[in-house]
Amino acid sequence: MGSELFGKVLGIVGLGRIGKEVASRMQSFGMRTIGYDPITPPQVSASWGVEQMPLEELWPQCDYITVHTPLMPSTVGLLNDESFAKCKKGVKVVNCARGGIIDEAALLRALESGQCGGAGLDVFVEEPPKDRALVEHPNVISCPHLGASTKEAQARCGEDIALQMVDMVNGRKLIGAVNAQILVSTFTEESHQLIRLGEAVGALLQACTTSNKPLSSVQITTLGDSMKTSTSYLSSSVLVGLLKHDGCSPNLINVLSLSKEAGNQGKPEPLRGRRGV
Ligand SMILES: NC(=O)C1=CN([C@@H]2O[C@H](COP(=O)(O)OP(=O)(O)OC[C@H]3O[C@@H](n4cnc5c(N)ncnc54)[C@H](O)[C@@H]3O)[C@@H](O)[C@H]2O)C=CC1
Ligand SMILES: O=C(O)C(=O)COP(=O)(O)O
Repeated sequence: MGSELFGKVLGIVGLGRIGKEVASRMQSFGMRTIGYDPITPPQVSASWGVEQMPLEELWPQCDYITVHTPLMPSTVGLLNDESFAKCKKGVKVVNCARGGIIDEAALLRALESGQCGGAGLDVFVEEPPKDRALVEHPNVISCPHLGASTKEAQARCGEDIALQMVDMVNGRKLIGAVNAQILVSTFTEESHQLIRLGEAVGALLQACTTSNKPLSSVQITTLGDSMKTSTSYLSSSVLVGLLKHDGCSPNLINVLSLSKEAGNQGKPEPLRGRRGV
């Protein structure tokens, strides 16, 4: 015998882009939608029909819980033994966000005890999951991380990437790029020359270093207002020259993280006035 969504309470943890869309879709099944988000203001979510409340108040009210947050220290194990214990017996949970937001061991225990009546999982801590206990549980429906895998979504991704390329070539701000803002300012002939200069300075520094250990700190100082915009790519290009060796081919995008791994603190610092070197 099945049960209806109509009249049931859905708790949405994470009221960003997806949480909002989930709310509007599930409202059309006649669900009451409540939620929690530390950033989305309650009056904003109320305008799309989601009443916000602290998690302590939310857990005991829900027939269904769905999580739509990023995975970060504050969201690891959001649903754990303690929170499952506060839920209605038989609560059903969905994780289509990131493996680990619902603690997998706690979920298995809750499924075994009947505290959790069923789970829908698109994501796992380890993907594909080697531990099959959840996937093979009779009260779990799972899929292999394919929430974004539709023809339409992939076409939109392609379109976004093409638009980003055009923005980059036109020197416009890159929307959505987490590691490549630096590239926007590297499309002029002058910046190309400075990048080559930076790499040469880095290679020279490397050649002058007698120790095998990487330098622990490099300070790049530029002089004059016109150089202010160059500091980000200049410090990266010096690091490229510094870290380039057999087996390591850093570039302007990955070099900062590579240099942090090598223990270096690249420090861009524009200096104005006549004392700069
Ligand atoms: N399974 C899949 O294929 C897909 C999974 N995702 C995942 O879905 C999740 C949500 O994506 P979007 O809605 O696009 O992200 P979003 O950034 O628009 O929304 C995330 C929301 O979570 C909230 N949040 C942060 N910490 C929180 C906490 N401790 N408690 C409650 N809320 C918290 C943020 O304030 C934000 O409003 C992400 O983890 C994303 O990676 C996204 C697309 C496809
Ligand atoms: O966009 C997301 O956050 C996803 O989880 C989708 O992942 P994918 O791009 O399909 O590897």
